[in-house]
Formats: sequence, structure tokens, C-alpha cells
Amino acid sequence: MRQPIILSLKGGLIVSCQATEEEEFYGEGLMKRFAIAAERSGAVGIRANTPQDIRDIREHVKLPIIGLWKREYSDSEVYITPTITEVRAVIAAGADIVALDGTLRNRPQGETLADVVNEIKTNSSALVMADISTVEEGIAAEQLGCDLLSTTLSGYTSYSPQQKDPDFQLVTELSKRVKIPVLAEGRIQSPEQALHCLQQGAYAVVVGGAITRPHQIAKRYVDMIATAR
Ligand SMILES: CC(=O)N[C@H](C=O)[C@@H](O)[C@H](O)[C@H](O)COP(=O)(O)O
Repeated sequence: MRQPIILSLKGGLIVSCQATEEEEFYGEGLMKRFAIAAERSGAVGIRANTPQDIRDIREHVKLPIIGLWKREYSDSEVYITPTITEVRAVIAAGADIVALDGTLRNRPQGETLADVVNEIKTNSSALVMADISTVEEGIAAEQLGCDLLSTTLSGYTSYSPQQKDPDFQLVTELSKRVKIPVLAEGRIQSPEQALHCLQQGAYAVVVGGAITRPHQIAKRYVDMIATAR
């Protein structure tokens, strides 16, 4: 039986509300405002980065929160909730689901994906979403006990396809190969693409930049218009 929280995401839109320090919308509680707007739109969940934003959103929004903490370590390329330290902080901030790097790459400080998943399963009731970049990684993450998969990292590991569009093929193949829900995430630019992901087998769809990164949204218009100059 699937957890109620997973069932509540089925067929819906999860809005990723994230800004890095270099972006104009970083800080000042602005991600909370995007999350409130997403809730009002009928979205079924929020994806948020940093304990601070998760806490802030938790106070104002009732939707399930997929929490992560992007942090770089010098000994690994893994940066999405890379170690047990970030996992604990994300859970303490109120995330219902912890999103973490679920690739097969070496992790910082000698930890393994199994260590991090075990930490969550042993010490909390939070669910685990593995952000993966290939079918093989998705299958391995399911075997380790992850509750959900997301195609987040396709295009962001050296060995996955580098493309402008979402990785529809990964969504399709992975959905056939695993029993746990597969979320489509990464470079989804339109409602039509989101719908296509669901038709290809995605359990739900995560959209970030096309909704919550104004600079990225404006640039698409600027670039398109420039072609007519
Ligand atoms: C690769 C990576 O670090 N992705 C991050 C993961 O949380 C976010 O920067 C993305 O915005 C998110 O995955 C949603 O994707 P998009 O913004 O393309 O709709």
C-alpha cells in the first residue's frame, strides 16, 4: 500500500521553488511566496532547497514538501543533500520527503547512498526521493529502499544525455522498469511537455525554472524575439 502522501502527488504538479545566492530572488522569504502561489494554483507539492526555505514554506503552506539542501564538498561532485548532515537538517526543517542525489557516483566523506537512506529510514518517518540520471541508477535506488525516483539529474551528470528538452526517454523507460513512482523533472518548459511526461508514465511532474525563475522565463522570450532581428 502506498503512503497517503505519495498518493496525494499522483498525476499532479510539484512546483520547485529554488533560488541560489547568485539569483535575484534569493532570500527575503521570496521562495515562500512562490510556494503560496503554487498552492493556490492547485499544485500538489513543493520542492524546496535549504533548511531555511523549507521551514519558511512549512509555516505558510499545507502541501507536502520535498526538501533538499544543495551543498558542495571538495571530495565529490554530489551536491543534492549529499551527506547525513544535510539530511538531518532537511528533516528537522519539516520536509515530508527528502530529495537526495541517487546517482552511483562517490559521495563526500566516504558515505554511501545506502548509509544515507538507512539514516532516514531508521531515524525518521520522512520518505526518500532519489534524484537520478539513468535507468540503472533508478533501479539501484529502488533496491536500496528509496520511495520515489525523480529524473532531476539527467543532463547534469557527465554520462547522461545532454539535451535542451526533458529526458522523455528516461521517464518512459524507468517507469516500465521500477515499481516505485517515477517523477519527471528537469527542463520542463511548458504545460504540454508536463502532460507528455504523464502520458509517458510519470507519476507526477516537477517544474522549477519555467515557473519560479523569472530571469529564465524572460530570457526565453528575449532569445525567441532576437531571432527576428
Ligand atoms: C540539476 C539540479 O540541480 N536541479 C535542481 C534540483 O533541485 C534545481 O535547480 C531544478 O530547478 C529542479 O530540478 C527543477 O528543474 P527545472 O528548473 O529544470 O524545471
